[in-house]
Amino acid sequence: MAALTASPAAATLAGADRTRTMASDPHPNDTTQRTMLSQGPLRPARRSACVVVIHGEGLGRRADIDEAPVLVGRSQEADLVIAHKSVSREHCRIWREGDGYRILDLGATNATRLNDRRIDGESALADGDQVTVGESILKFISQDSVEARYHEEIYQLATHDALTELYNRRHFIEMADKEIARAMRHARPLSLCIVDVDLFKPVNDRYGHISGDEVLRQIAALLRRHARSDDLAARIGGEEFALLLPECDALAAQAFADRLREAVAVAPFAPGGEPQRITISIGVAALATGRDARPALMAAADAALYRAKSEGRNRVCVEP
Ligand SMILES: Nc1nc2c(ncn2[C@@H]2O[C@H](COP(=O)(O)OP(=O)(O)OP(=O)(O)O)[C@@H](O)[C@H]2O)c(=O)[nH]1
Repeated sequence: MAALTASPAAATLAGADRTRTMASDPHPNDTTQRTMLSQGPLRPARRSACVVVIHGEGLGRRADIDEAPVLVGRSQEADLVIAHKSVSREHCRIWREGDGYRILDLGATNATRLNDRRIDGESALADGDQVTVGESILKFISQDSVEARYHEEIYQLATHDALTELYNRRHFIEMADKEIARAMRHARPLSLCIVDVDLFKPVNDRYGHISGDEVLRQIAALLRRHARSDDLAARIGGEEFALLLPECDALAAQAFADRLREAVAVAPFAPGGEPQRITISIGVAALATGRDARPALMAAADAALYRAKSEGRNRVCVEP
């Protein structure tokens, strides 16, 4: 639903408090209930400059240009990854300098082009400039604007699951590939948890899909509450979630998963208004020799999840 725009005179309250009597009412004897306009859904914070892929591989992907320079390239370690053969591993760099922004071609095989002209080394960037990187085109947006918000909303839609607002599977896979590459390069620990709701079909069958959806939303909220800011939480299937935990070895991941399992087991679910115990099973796997890429890591966590299910559910199993 579109957010309501409050007039300057209308006070605003959080969404849950739409109707209440004003505490600082200038007419204390007036008992009229006044409707307070909510701020509507949370808006993304004001953005700094960013580059958005507007054509070709990586369409919709965005990188903000804050303090750190942004590396654009095919490498999984780039800040804006464009996984296409026409793009060099390290293609170009964009950064803020004083009040302006600059771009540098990093000797890419297909030289970076700015508004269809080859960049001669380094160049200044202006709002709306188009940067051609291999066969993809990026747009530079220098400030908060309607267009920047449009791209932000498109990006949210493309990367998040509508039901739970966690990352969706596609985005999780992209981010996980990057995180795993980084962890391997720096020899850092990293673990993956795959979470599956136990006996969810009977919940749907008994209370209906809408109540089932509410249960999924509640579980997603618990995942979010337990995850650290660096963790990646996603809904990767109907009643399946994934959590990627950087800087976390198998032992720490197991402890984390067990806390999450317990939190779900004691949470007050009430599908169809009827109190119901819901549990989850979790498979955990850590990066290891021979398990150094995302498909192998996911397969290992899946195998552990399968064991957790077959050993009776509501448990955490770790793949050795
Ligand atoms: N409400 C709702 N249900 C979903 C959604 N996606 C998948 N499901 C349901 O999730 C259920 C998964 O059931 P199963 O795969 O048989 O597994 P289960 O009953 O959870 O049993 P175990 O996994 O073996 O513990 C099915 O009933 C699906 O219809 C969704 O988005 N919303």
